[in-house]
This record gives sequence, structure tokens and C-alpha cells, in this order.
Amino acid sequence: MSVNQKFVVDGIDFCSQTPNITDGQNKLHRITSNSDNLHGSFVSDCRRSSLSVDIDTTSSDTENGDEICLESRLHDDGYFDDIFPVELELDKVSDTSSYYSSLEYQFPEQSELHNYKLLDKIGEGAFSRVFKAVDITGVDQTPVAIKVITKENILSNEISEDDNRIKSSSRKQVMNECAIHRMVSKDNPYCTKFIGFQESASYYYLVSELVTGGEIFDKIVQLTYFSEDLARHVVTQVAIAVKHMHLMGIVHRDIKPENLLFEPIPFQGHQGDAQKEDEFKLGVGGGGIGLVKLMDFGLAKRIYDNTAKTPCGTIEYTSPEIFCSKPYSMEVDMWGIGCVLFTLLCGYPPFYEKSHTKLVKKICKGDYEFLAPWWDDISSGAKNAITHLLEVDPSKRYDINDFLNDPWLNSYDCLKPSQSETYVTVDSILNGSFDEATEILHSALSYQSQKRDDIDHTRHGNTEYIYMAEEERELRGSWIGEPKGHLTLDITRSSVYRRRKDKILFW
Ligand SMILES: Nc1ncnc2c1ncn2[C@@H]1O[C@H](COP(=O)(O)OP(=O)(O)OP(=O)(O)O)[C@@H](O)[C@H]1O
Repeated sequence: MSVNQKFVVDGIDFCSQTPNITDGQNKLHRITSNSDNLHGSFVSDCRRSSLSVDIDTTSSDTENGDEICLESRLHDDGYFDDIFPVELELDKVSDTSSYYSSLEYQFPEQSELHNYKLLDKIGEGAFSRVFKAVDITGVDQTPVAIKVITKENILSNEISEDDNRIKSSSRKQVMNECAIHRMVSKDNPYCTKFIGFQESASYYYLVSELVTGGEIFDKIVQLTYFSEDLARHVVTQVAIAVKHMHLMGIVHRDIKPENLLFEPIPFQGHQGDAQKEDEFKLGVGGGGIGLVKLMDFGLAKRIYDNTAKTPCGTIEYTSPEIFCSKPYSMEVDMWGIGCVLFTLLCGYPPFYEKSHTKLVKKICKGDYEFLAPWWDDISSGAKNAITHLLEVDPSKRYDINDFLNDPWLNSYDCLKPSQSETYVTVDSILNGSFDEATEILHSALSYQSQKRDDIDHTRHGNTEYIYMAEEERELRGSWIGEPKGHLTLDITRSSVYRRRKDKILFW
């Protein structure tokens, strides 16, 4: 694992400030070069055999934002090396005299920030950098997350309307993000809590609760796919967050695994094999995932007349009605939940195409498949829920209440009719306060879990088969094995970079 890894492209030295490519899966990396007018970022994505580098050439004789594609061999241990250019048009860049010092760029955001000390960079978005920070006024020492949006970036990213995109973050948008974030996270543990806002000459600072587990996206990369129990655990919490937003007349518009954070819980079992999901504990979680929180309200919008027309979101998770420029409403979030649930269960998104046009066509037709062998062992109940969520016609698509009442989502509650007195619908939970709701949900789920003594565990070789009660068998198929490890997904189909880069941004 090298520090300040350097690589050479066409005679120009590049230096990655966040060089740990193996650990930095699917992350944007800022790169500097030995040229004053050449810097940019790249995404390392260990699931692909190529890297994309976005080079920002700031000299007067070159155009901003030239894209350069680099390819690299991917080693078994996840390392990239031998990065070499595929398309390179750097001939115009002449000044290679000064070398960027990476230290020079360590947290310049600190200089205009009051009351907080930036400790580490924990994330990066298309227009922001996110830091772990601590309040230095001594009021509360609990670390927080601070999303820093550079005003200069916003200006340089402004794109004309006839280019079909506009800048993502005008001041109005930042204010909108803060207002909505504050509103939806009040008394709601399933959205990251909003703490405060600062504005300086160069930056906007959005302070929120620090969620320490990371993105659900990275967990999918780590575990390849989730068990149905774990997927249900995650998606139920997302659904509660979305229900809360929809009740307030707010649509999130960017639901995707990258925008789901989690609080970690200790990994149980499978000692020494952290790449496998451990035993799932009802009401607690599994695979190291406890409480799940929806974040990034940058595209969220209040819908007063029940319809919006502005295209937005992250292409692979965007619903057909948005592409068709039809008025849309809360249903777009349901499509997003469907894409997330699909991705959790098999490890790849329902719609993926390198060509943007083909991708949009597939989405508009709802052209996805439960491909063998990845979907062979997944229950018909889960597939049924996905089918209702990925319904092209928004009027026929599950709304949030339909989904919260879906039999698969409530599978544990459906175990035995005699347990109906412990049946707690998520809907009924929402009538109480959220703190109380979480407690009720968790205790109800644990109760159900203790009641599952009718489940028979049988071991054949290394595979444990679980025999279930009659009622659940109908829902989930008669045998559920744990054939983890023998399926290898074609993970080259996913690309966070494209998703982030192709995001259609409109207000
Ligand atoms: N409260 C938080 N706690 C922990 N990590 C966070 C928090 N907020 C953001 N992050 C990390 O920072 C990353 C970027 O944050 P965010 O998505 O809000 O930025 P963005 O500029 O809106 O990104 P995008 O490119 O998706 O528009 C997240 O994916 C996450 O990994």
C-alpha cells in the first residue's frame, strides 16, 4: 500500500493524494500533476478493470473538463498498476514546471470555518468534500460530519440550460438542502440528523450527525450481495425514512445505496472471513450493519401540487416518468427503493448499460431480469415486491404504504397467524414518535426471532440449509441455502463514476 502513489501518463507525473486505491473502492480521488494547469480527480473502482480520470485543464489554451480515460490492470489483490492512457490529448499542456504539493491542499476548507476542527476527509461528492470534525467550543465533543461545498466549484460547474443540465448547487439549492434536511431529520433516526450551517466567502458548510459505518454501497461491494433478512432490515428502515418524508410532502429523488449510511454493529461469526455476511440478528442487523440512515437531501424537493417536472437523480436509479418528462411525484422514490432492493439482493443494479441512450430505453421499458443463477435462490416474495416497485406505470407502482404492508417486507410478522398479537406494522409505528417507534420495532422483531424455534437447521458439508415453517415456505420457497462464495458476479457492470458523472441535475 503506497503513500502518495505516483503514476506517469504520457510523460506527466501524477500524484494521488488519496492513493490507497484498494481501500478507496469506488471513491473519487483528487489528483495533482507536475503541471500547474493540470489537475483533476479519478475514481478507483476495484470491481472494474479500468479507471476514468477527469482532468481539469485550466490553462487558457485548453478547454475545461477534458476527459481522459486511463486503463489499468487489476490484480487479484485489488491493486491497480501500469496505468496507461487510452485516449489522451494533453499535447496542448505545456507548463510542467511546478509540482503540486499535496500537503498544501490539506483541508484549505479549515481556514474559514468557525467552531469546528476538521479531522479527516471521509467522503467526496461531485461538488463537495465531507469531513469528520469536532466542535472546539467544548460544548459537545461528539464528532460530526461537515459537508463543504466550494462556491468556486459551483460557479465553474455552471452549465448552460441548453446543454440540458445546470449547476447542481446554487445558493438557493444549498439553502433548500439545509431546510429540507433539518425538517426531515427532526425526531427521525432514519435520516442523518441536521446540526447546523455556516457560510463563508469561499464555502458552504453543512454540519450533520456523523454516521460511522459508511455507505451501504461499500457493504454491497464487501459482501457481494445481502441475504434476504439483511436486505429487508436495510430497506425497511429506508422505507420508514421515505414514509416520513412523503408524509411531509417531500420527495427525496436520489435514493441509491451510496446515499444510505449505517451505524456499525459488531461482526459475529465467520471468524476471519469478513467478506461473508455473518449471522443475521432480527431487530439488530447483520453483516456489521445496524441502524440505517438516509442522507443527501441535495435533490429533495417539496411537492405542493403533487407533481414536479424537473428531471433529476442518478441515472441508473431514475424512474421512467422522469425520462419521459412527465410530471412525477413521490412514486420516483418508490422506483429508487426498488432499484436499491434489487441491488442489495443480487449485488448489481437492475438497469445498467454503458450507453446512456440504451440505459434510458431499458429503464423506460422496465427492461430488467431476475437473471440466473443470482436470482435462483431468492424468494418469490422478494421478487414480487421488486416487481411492484419497478412498475413502469407510476399509478400502478407500489406507494410507500403498499410497500410497508408488503408480505415479504413483513415476512417475520407473517410467520404464524397465532403471533398476530405481536404484529406491528411499520405504518402503525409511524403514528408514534420515532424514538418510541424504533424501540417498538426492535423489541417486536426480537420477539419474533425468539419465536422461530420451529426452524430446523440442517448441515450438508459446508452448506447450512434452513427448513422453515409452512407459512414462510410459501413465501420464501421450501429451502434456503447459503451458497455464498460459489457465485461470482460480473461486477464490471457497475460503475459509480458513471452514475455520479451522468447525474442529471436540474432545479
Ligand atoms: N453524515 C455523514 N456521516 C458519514 N459520512 C458522510 C456523511 N455525509 C456524507 N458522508 C460521506 O460523504 C459522501 C459524499 O456526501 P454527499 O453524497 O452528501 O455529497 P454530494 O456532493 O451530495 O455527493 P453526490 O456526488 O452524490 O452528489 C457520502 O457518500 C458519504 O460517504
